[in-house]
Amino acid sequence: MSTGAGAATLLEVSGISVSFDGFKAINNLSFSIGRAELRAVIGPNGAGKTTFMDIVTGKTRPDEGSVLWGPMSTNLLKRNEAQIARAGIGRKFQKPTVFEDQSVTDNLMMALKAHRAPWRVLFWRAGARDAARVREVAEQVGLAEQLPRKAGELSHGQKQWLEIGMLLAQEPQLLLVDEPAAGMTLAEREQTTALLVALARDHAVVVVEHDMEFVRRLDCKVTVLHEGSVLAEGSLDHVTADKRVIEVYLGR
Ligand SMILES: Nc1ncnc2c1ncn2[C@@H]1O[C@H](COP(=O)(O)OP(=O)(O)OP(=O)(O)O)[C@@H](O)[C@H]1O
Repeated sequence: MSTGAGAATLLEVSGISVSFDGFKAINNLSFSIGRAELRAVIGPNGAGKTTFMDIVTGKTRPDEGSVLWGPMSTNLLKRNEAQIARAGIGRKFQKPTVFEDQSVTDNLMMALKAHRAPWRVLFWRAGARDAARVREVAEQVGLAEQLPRKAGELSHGQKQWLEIGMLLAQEPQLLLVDEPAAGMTLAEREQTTALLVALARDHAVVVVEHDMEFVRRLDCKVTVLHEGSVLAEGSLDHVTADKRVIEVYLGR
């Protein structure tokens, strides 16, 4: 059996468990994702979705198991949160945390700057290359027209896209995105689906989502978590036909 992450696999999580005061929030969970793959992670409240992401990003340490990253199978459990972010794992929380008083351009510039190693930030000046990169990211997330506007004037959906843009400025290989469609209008949700699908052409993208309709539109492999473990995995049709999944969602 291979212990490495392998060529096509970007992240390989094996047999992780973590307990809080004796309660097993994550229980022997294994998960892997490829370099260019979109994955939806679903599961009822308390299934362990947030804790799983906390472990991948280094916020929480598992009691057992391994988290391997990239072609060299780097052991992420030996890295701190900042090192893991720099290694290429970006996380977007549900609530947008953009700087409302700053322009879209400045928000993206700050994200570029934050990505630099601390000693380089000391000598940092926004140059032509950074300006080009900001424009490129804004186009990617559909905000090119909004660059001069204050982030506080954007719609809820646009703020979410700006935050995805701020993640992209940090050039992650894996994006962990928590409930991106929450509170969005139908048109914004459709644009968000298109954005995530496009990003997954050259990134690994994990979307934690409660909204099944949104998951259906993502049209990707789904991992169902329950009581800290993977309950089912496969297409949405496959997992929603699984008796145990139906029981977990409807049987209470
Ligand atoms: N720091 C902590 N201390 C104690 N218990 C915790 C802690 N973090 C999480 N838990 C518990 O672990 C379980 C898993 O929580 P988690 O937040 O990961 O679930 P979730 O799937 O993200 O749920 P939701 O969909 O409601 O956000 C829950 O029962 C939660 O109460």
